[in-house]
Amino acid sequence: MAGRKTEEEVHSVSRSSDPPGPGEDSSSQSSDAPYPQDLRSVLVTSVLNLEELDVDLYRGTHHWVPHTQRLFGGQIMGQALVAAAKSVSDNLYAHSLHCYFVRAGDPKVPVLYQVDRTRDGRSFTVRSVKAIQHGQPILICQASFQVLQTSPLQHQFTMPVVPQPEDLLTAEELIQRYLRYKPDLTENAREGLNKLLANEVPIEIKPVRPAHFHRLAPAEPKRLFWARARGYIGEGTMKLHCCVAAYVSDFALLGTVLLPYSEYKAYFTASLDHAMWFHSTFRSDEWMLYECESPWAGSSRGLAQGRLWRRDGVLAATCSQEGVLRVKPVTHTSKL
Ligand SMILES: CC(C)(COP(=O)(O)OP(=O)(O)OC[C@H]1O[C@@H](n2cnc3c(N)ncnc32)[C@H](O)[C@@H]1OP(=O)(O)O)[C@@H](O)C(=O)NCCC(=O)NCCSC(=O)CCC(=O)O
Repeated sequence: MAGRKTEEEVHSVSRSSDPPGPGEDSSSQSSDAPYPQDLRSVLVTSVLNLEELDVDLYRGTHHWVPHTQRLFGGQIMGQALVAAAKSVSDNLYAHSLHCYFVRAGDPKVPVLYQVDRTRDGRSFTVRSVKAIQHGQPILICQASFQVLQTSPLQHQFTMPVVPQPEDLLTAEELIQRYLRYKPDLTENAREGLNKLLANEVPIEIKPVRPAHFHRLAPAEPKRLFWARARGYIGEGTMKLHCCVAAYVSDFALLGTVLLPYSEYKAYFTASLDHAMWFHSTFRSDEWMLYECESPWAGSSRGLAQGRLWRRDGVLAATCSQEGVLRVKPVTHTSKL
């Protein structure tokens, strides 16, 4: 049986010095290897590949559905942005979107996306998209596009200094380690972690401080992780990469609000709204640093803000999201 390790040891063992665990192939490719082109991201082959039903009317299907059995907000936003982008010309680039999640998405039926061509201007073009299920809106979204314009006004914050993705473990690798080095986990916890491993989330994550990411100890409401779409996308178009980034940006952002409260367990969380601004070109199938923080929580709601950084330090996008979070105290049950 593997010896018990401290939290820090479980998370900090470097990849290269670590012997393969049971069922692991020591010759397996590093998870940092670029994806071969035949391993196309399911985000582009399926999730964001909408079916055109009529002019400005599209249908989207689901890939991964969270354990809450409500549709993932990022999927609905990403698909709404795809629908909006289809009605604007190639010389326009998405620069922002503003969404309200007004009803839970039903994973049993597809989502319809109805686009309203709100305005076409010389520089800016606005689209409104309604995502509909059972005849009712589940999301309302405004997306704005701009022609490329240069300006002497140009600044950005500086990217935080963090370990590179090659020196960190993926969320799955961390869970496998946790299962191996924590033989005293309750059956419930073990089952929960195995379910997480079985998830087919089309996003790859590398937490910078895993103990904080997984809420193993109370921490200030800030977290950093590297993220990229799973699978190959390639150069594609900036519109496509923005849609993928909209999908990715909803992942683990709201959970930042809960980081100081390890004595509470959330029994209901859902994003209420999400805004996003795109600042520069990027590849969503390449590692980007997601810097998340929550400046405020109250009234069963929490605000979370995120910055997506390109590896070379360029600020790619900024997000803001408010969510409803209902919690109850954690009760410590017997391990027997
Ligand atoms: C946020 C809500 C739920 C609106 O809440 P409302 O309270 O107005 O709606 P409702 O239908 O009346 O209630 C919904 C559920 O909350 C309960 N409820 C309502 N008020 C309550 C209160 N004060 N205390 C305790 N429970 C309460 C209701 O009984 C009901 O439970 P029962 O259902 O048991 O009857 C809705 O707008 C919504 O679902 N929007 C969609 C949110 C969403 O799907 N976002 C994207 C996915 S979230 C996501 O992707 C985030 C990713 C991540 O987590 O990282």
